Amino acid sequence: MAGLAGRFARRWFSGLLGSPLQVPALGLHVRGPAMLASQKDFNNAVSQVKLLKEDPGNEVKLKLYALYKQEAARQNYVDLVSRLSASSESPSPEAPAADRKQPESDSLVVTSEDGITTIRLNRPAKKNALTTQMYHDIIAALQAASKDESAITVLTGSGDYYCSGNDLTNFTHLPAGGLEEMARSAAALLRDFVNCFIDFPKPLVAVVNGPAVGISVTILGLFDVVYATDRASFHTPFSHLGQSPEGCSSYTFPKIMGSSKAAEMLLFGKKLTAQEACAQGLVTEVFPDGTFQKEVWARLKAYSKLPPNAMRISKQIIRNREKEKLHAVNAEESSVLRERWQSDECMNAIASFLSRKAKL
Ligand SMILES: CCCCC/C=C/CC(=O)SCCNC(=O)CCNC(=O)[C@H](O)C(C)(C)COP(=O)(O)OP(=O)(O)OC[C@H]1O[C@@H](n2cnc3c(N)ncnc32)[C@H](O)[C@@H]1OP(=O)(O)O
Repeated sequence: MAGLAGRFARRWFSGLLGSPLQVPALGLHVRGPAMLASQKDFNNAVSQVKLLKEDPGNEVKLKLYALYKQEAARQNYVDLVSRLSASSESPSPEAPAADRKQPESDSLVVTSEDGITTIRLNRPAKKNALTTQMYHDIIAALQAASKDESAITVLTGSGDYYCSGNDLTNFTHLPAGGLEEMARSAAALLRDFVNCFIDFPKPLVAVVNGPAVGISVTILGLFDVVYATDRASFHTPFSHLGQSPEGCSSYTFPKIMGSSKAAEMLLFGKKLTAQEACAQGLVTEVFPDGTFQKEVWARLKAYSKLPPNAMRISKQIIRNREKEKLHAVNAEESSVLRERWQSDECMNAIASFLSRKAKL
């Protein structure tokens, strides 16, 4: 058993931290408890960690990753400052770097126009992966949209992706209560997040502008209409990640596409093209990428002029009898995931992605 644990620890750490060549050449001091440690000390620690015979446990591994990321963040900071210095030899005093408009300052942008409230995921450099803050912000945006003047609410993404699902680095932000506490609070947040979609009272439309992964796919079963570009794909790689379905997909997907097609997606992670997703009823209509935005928004603007109360009431009639069931499914999925997030299967998959060795 100890041998197995040792092999596991070595594989995990070499996956996480890579060979010494992959460790960022920081030329900086390590932060936190090792404030005075040099780059050499850091490299030594990296080597030592790979020689550990015992698996130190998932919680310690996540802490190590988080500390490692802080070093990477410092390097990014240094790189950015040196790029800024190179591009502007003497920055003007009126425009200090911190005050300049950042192209990606907001991860979520909410606008209301022409009777449509649009919630736009706006982290294109990270394929619109959902940070913990974004879950909270989406909940707040949906709550506000349910009460505003608009007739229709739209969720879409900036850039080439719709959304790459949960930001896998969320798992590295361990609270004082450790992994167990992290899993507990993530499950509670997930439940609140999905509940907002279940209860949303107005027509809810997904404008899927590119590939969609994970939770951004599963919640589509809770939307009223899903329009997709022909560049979109739909991927739920839960088994690959040691996880299990959420967003009520364990109930909505079999209902929408039949149990065996749902199983291919949710158990085996089969990725669907936009056309396949449309044929299976997950997507309402597919548009050529070149005319996607123009066609979809023209259509939505026309729909938004329909009597809003009639649309609300029709949605209620269609959805209300399912609500109780959906809430129960959401509660069960969240509680199963709470356990999954503490499993070795899940930790290994996340470590693998974070060490840049695994992508979908
Ligand atoms: C409250 C908690 C609720 C939790 C609910 C649970 C939900 C479950 C899920 O959503 S499971 C799905 C999780 N998502 C993934 O596994 C996707 C992981 N990402 C990838 O496999 C790839 O990034 C890709 C296929 C989406 C895109 O590949 P591509 O080669 O085109 O681009 P890059 O990999 O270079 O990505 C650009 C940068 O974006 C970062 N990134 C992308 N997705 C994520 C993500 N999900 N989490 C964290 N980071 C992500 C990627 O690391 C690159 O960053 P870098 O430029 O700093 O290297």
